[in-house]
Amino acid sequence: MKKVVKFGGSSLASAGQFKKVGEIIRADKSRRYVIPSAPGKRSKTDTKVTDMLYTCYGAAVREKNFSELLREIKERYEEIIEGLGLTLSLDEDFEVIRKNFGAKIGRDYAASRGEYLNGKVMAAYLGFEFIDAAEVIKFDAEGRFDAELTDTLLGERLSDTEYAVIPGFYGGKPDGTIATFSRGGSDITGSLVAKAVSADLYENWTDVSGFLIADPRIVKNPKSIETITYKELRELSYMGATVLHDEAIFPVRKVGIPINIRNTNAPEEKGTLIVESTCRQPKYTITGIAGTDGFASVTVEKAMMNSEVGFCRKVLEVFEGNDISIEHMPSGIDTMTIFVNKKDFEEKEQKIITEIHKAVDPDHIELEANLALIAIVGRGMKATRGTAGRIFSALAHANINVKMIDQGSSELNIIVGVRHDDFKNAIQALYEIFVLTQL
Ligand SMILES: Nc1ncnc2c1ncn2[C@@H]1O[C@H](COP(=O)(O)OP(=O)(O)O)[C@@H](O)[C@H]1O
Ligand SMILES: N[C@@H](CC(=O)OP(=O)(O)O)C(=O)O
Repeated sequence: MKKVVKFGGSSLASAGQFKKVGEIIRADKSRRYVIPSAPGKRSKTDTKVTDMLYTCYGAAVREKNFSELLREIKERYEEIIEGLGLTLSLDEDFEVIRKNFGAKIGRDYAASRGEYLNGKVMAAYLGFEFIDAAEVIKFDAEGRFDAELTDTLLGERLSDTEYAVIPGFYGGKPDGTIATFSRGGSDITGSLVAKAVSADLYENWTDVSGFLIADPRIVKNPKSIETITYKELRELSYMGATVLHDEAIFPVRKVGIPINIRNTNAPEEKGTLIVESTCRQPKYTITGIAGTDGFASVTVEKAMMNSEVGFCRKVLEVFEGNDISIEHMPSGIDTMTIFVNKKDFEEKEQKIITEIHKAVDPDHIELEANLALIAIVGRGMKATRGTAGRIFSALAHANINVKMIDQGSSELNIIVGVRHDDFKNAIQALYEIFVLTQL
């Protein structure tokens, strides 16, 4: 039995948290490969070490004095080392970091030091071998992740290493410089290691008892999900359920390794098991609800649009030509609506409108900003009638205007668009109808 265990920043924010992690790892000999994140927040108002590093490096780039900021980061680690009673010194590492920041060697390098240093502390604490992720997680010269090379290198390096710590979030480029995944990317490292060593299980330890039906920052004490499929999880993570990075699913999914989301602060709980497929029906019609804010919509209207061959393609080409990716595209008889990320769209807005006019000569174009999309996801929806009706009724009762509704062809999800101001109330209302009252 071989398990890969990833611990998020919240699980490693202090010496006290490290001790809980140590107990978890020592309780099961098959927990052989450990992927730590950088220390996270110790309290709601605290700052993650990764964010401290970005700020510190920002000062270095602006030629400001960054010694004080770097000292604060060093103190975070020293507090942990002292609390664990280790004799480890990071003086030399911090000297190298100070020099490299002064030489402005890169923002990714800066951010990666959070995981690098935490990996060293973790290896010393557990007595495991430390493997620098730069040696085994590989990016190409343009900074694109190289899956094949990584899989080979990880497989080779770990084949004769029984117990190791491999820091998450970053890897190396061919010229020896560092690249990182996007934020939350330690989840991806864990998944890559699990695939490379053909693990039996990938445990992802965080500060919640598994994947919850809704975001706990919006819904009070949401129930947790026992079993969820990769497909459902992908929909929920993509739509903003941040427990697991949405790209972390692919490597393990390919080879059918289940992921278990567990709570470092409540290790006795079973958490959520993420599997390829399951006969277990979810307790409720829906498996989960997730949403993201910050969308804009572009509605293009033209009479008889449906009979105009190539209409949609021409509109979409305008977005493609402006390098804007499309999130959703519900359509009517004489209208099509394109949902885009507001931030990306804003600066190119007028250019895109002019180009759509040129491309298809519409009767009217309407823009709407400050929209949120909410995904209601569940494998159980296929076998249940009236789900869309219940969604409408819940939102109508909560006085929320539905701007858009889009049912995925797999019948796995329904996406609704609402105004930014209604976002949280909508999630609450959906949770109530599907989970609390089950009306
Ligand atoms: N559906 C959900 N279920 C559980 N947690 C969620 C959900 N949606 C959002 N979250 C948030 O995700 C957090 C865990 O992810 P993250 O902050 O990346 O943890 P870590 O530091 O352990 O990697 C939780 O504390 C919770 O606030
Ligand atoms: N430390 C990085 C990578 C990461 O995965 O962190 P966490 O596991 O705390 O989400 C970040 O803050 O983005």
